[in-house]
Amino acid sequence: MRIVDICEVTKPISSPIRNAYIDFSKMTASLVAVVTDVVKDGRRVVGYGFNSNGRYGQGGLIRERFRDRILEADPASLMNDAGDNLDAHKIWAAIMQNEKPGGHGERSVAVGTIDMAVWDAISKIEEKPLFRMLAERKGVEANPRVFVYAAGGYYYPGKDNSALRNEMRGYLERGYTVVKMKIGGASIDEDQRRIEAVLAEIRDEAQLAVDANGRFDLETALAYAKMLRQYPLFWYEEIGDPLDYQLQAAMAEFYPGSMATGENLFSHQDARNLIRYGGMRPDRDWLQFDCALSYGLVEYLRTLDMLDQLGWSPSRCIPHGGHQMSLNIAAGLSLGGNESYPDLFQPYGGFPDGVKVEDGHIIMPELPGIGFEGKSDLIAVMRDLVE
Ligand SMILES: O=C([O-])CC(=O)C(=O)O
Ligand SMILES: [Mg+2]
Repeated sequence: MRIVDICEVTKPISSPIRNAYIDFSKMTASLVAVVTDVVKDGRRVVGYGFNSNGRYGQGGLIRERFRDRILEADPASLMNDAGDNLDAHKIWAAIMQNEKPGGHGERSVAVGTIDMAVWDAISKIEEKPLFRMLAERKGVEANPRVFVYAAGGYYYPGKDNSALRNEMRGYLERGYTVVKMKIGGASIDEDQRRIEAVLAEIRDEAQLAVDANGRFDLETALAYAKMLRQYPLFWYEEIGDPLDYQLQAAMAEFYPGSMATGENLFSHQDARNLIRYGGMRPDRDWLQFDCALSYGLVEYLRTLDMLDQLGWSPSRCIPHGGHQMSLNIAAGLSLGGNESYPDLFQPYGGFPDGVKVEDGHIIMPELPGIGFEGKSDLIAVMRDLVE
């Protein structure tokens, strides 16, 4: 059994939306296929992966550096001890040979994308849904019912508060109980009006989370905290620079509600620094590390171990990114839920066809692998790559 090829294509996922930091007019994502020589049901097993929105496609790194490290490794060195499947941890070690520690910029995105495809292939070879395989390996019970929230509320040319309200209404009609909107891309007064418009729309049918995308300095972060704390928000997200742990820690004194951050921390060491120095509170705050941007599930398992050692439950993790990979991790390893972008970044985000959000939760279908084969628009794009 061996990996015979790794293919990458960089695809546009552009849209006219804007958060407080970036617009998505030139956004791209890498789509990766890990092609094996295993045949199941008359079909070659191919694992697929892609990176989450927010970081760009990683074709250069994947094609020039990481692909060859896997293809040039002795195939036996990438197998599990039983010799009946690939081993994601050994493949990860092969990818990361001759890489210095630290500096987790774009490399972690390239590795995370390949790692997603590797886990997809492994769970297809085992003929199990990834979430079932993960739960079994850990010796825990999987829970196929996963909390999901609707992320949107972007700044958009010509979008007024009634369009924002309509957007949020649409999420409620689709079964969501938590919705998220962007802040920090307008004046504080305008953001307050946007927030009040959304709260008037959702009333007690849902809760609202707000996301500043790391925009604020301490002074602005505090001004927003004082404004926001009068509302019953689900969370106040990514307030300051993702690596400014002192700012994050200072916020705990001014903002009694829940805070969330971590989508731009790309290694278990960075995540550990957040826990050590960021003043995050395990009884109410949320961690959004996204394996697709941060060296994949092999690394995310290290992050979960670190959290456990430092007294954090996996149920405080609701990853960024809205992809089925994190849905599987949530269902298999008891995370608190997953992000979802009902109207954005298609066909990559979302759920297999026919999966409906009910009372803010979805039920994972029993599909082998990550479940991409159950999403017809996505698997069509994936199969175009190699099959
Ligand atoms: O707008 C973005 O970059 C995405 C984001 O922060 C999120 O989904 O939380
Ligand atoms: Mg965010």
